[in-house]
Amino acid sequence: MVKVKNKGKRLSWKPVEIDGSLFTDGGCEGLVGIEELTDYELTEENEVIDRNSKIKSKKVKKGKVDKKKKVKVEPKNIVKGLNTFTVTHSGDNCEVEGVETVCESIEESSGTIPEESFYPWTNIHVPKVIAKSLLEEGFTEPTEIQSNCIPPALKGRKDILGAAETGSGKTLAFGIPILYGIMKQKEKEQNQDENQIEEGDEEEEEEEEEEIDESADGIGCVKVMNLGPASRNMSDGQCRPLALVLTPTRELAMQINKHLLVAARYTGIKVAVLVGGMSVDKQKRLLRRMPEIVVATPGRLWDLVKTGEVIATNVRFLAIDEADRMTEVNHFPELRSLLELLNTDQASCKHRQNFIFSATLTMVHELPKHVKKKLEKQKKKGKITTDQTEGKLGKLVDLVGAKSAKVVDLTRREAVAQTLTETRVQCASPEDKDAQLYLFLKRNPARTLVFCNSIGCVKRLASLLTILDCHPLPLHASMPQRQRLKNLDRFREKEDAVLLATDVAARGLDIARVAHVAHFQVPRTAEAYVHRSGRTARAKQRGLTVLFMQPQEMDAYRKLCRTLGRNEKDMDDLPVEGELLAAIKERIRLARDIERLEQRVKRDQSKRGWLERAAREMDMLVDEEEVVHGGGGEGEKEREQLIVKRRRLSELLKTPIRPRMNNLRYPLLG
Ligand SMILES: Nc1ncnc2c1ncn2[C@@H]1O[C@H](COP(=O)(O)OP(=O)(O)OP(=O)(O)O)[C@@H](O)[C@H]1O
Repeated sequence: MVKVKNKGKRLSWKPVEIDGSLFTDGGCEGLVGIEELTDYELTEENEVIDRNSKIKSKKVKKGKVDKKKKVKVEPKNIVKGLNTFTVTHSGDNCEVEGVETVCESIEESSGTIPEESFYPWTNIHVPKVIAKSLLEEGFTEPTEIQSNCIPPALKGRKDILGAAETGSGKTLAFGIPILYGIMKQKEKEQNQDENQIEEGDEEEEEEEEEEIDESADGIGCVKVMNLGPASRNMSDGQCRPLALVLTPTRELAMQINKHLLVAARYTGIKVAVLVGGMSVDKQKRLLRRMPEIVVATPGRLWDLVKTGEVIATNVRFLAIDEADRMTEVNHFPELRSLLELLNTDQASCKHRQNFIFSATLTMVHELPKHVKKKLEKQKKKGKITTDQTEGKLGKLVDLVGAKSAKVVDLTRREAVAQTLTETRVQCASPEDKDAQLYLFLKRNPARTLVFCNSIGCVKRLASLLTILDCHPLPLHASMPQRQRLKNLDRFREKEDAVLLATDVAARGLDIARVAHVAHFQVPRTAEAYVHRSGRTARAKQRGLTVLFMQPQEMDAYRKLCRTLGRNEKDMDDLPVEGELLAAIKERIRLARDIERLEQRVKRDQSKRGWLERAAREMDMLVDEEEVVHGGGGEGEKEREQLIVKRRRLSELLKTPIRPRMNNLRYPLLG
């Protein structure tokens, strides 16, 4: 039993830092935070004296103890002098058993980080509770886009349209204002709650000595808090997030979730991620924890909104990352439905703060001549007044319902990151292109992302490079989600891994030390080129892109240059080692043959398997020769060819690719 001795003043509570993962790992359903009593003295074992005593919780009742509800709080790990706690619970009964350590508050614990280190963040109004985790991540100061977006978003509560180069820290440029806004919102609601409680507790205020009910919300100097509308709505089992962050791809949603969790580490704010391809039941369980922030792809979120699992009418903060992609016509119909729903209630629309971000938000496209002429005529007649840039942004603003938005455009004329070196390789034929890519990968072993325009191309190249022992990791939309994530993890783990992807990996993915990005085909849009290239040269690191192009792709290349405002010759040619190229030609020819033969054999096998099954089902006799050897003839010959070619290739692959004189350095790699 814990006794609080007070002297007629208010009890003063402060938040306890809890390991952020506690809220996301399923450890504590419904738990929003823990507070500790700040001003007290331990007079004897388990006895707490509050110096400012005024018991303000309605749940603090004299002599009433519910032995069932115990809360167990134990130190989990010490982070730079900070005690964090695990809280175990079972169902509705949160169990707390004894308080081993009274932890420090954020303010006190900031002692481990020199006070002046906080300045770059606090100077732009970022609260210490967020700045602390940023500093622990090594983020000593805001990036340019963060310095430009955070103050107007925090203090002016402005909607923000943010454009800056890839890898410049846009996620936190909207993530920090969202966390700040939720903290403020919760603070406001807590104050309202306390005022109401205080009004009802006039009588108890006079008491000299109170016992804290263990069953109430914790024990002794610790209380478990259920704050804000999210937790209040637990009873109806529906999640009413305060913030929605929408992204075009599942992997990006997961990454943003991670970034937000880091920044929210000491805030007690919970984040959940909802994406397609993952178990709906698991996501429903996540929602039952009442996260304040939901990061999602539009399709899955819309499904859960339709079934009433997520109520989107209470959304106070909306972020759309990669907004230009998200709002492309016909791309995400669910997003339009969501936005329509969000915007139905004018009042909540007015209270919502919107963030619209992308590296290519303000990119202008060169229009075909006939369209340009038509537009000019219309402009002269006064039928249209906006230019194309305003058109793109204007459409987004209208769609999202952003009002008085502040546009922060830090994109450079070149559109790509300043630390990026761009090169191209002109290939004479498809076979030459395969050879040039293989040679590049072999001669420059480093973490490399190779982009293709189609799933078919990824599949073929994946087979070819596997045959050539390059161990590529494919990633495309028709792969099972589990495999997609596995391949991404493998890519992250291995320093010289090669990821072969479609544009599903082009936007937003933040993987450390990606040294090279290869465009195996000229991308269809300038935006795709910018975002693909942006997987390297992130956060001021250097990086290299190589655009592999054949004569047939010249038109696409010219269009790309026009949109990027460049001359065709602006891009340097990557030096090619002709001697080595000639030396590997046989490998490539063999690998291409093997790939084709393997495809044919596979097709034959599946056709035979189907015939065999059909024959058995119809109780027909099957020719054994037909089944075992595929009818002899062609099939048999192909298999023999395959064996011979594989043997020859494996001989060739044993020889390392080395130039006679190792004098070539790709000059631009630094
Ligand atoms: N203030 C900071 N100081 C140092 N690094 C930071 C800071 N803010 C973010 N970063 C890091 O910079 C990297 C890029 O950030 P982020 O993914 O937000 O970029 P982005 O601008 O959204 O890129 P993209 O346009 O490709 O989506 C991340 O690894 C992130 O952790």
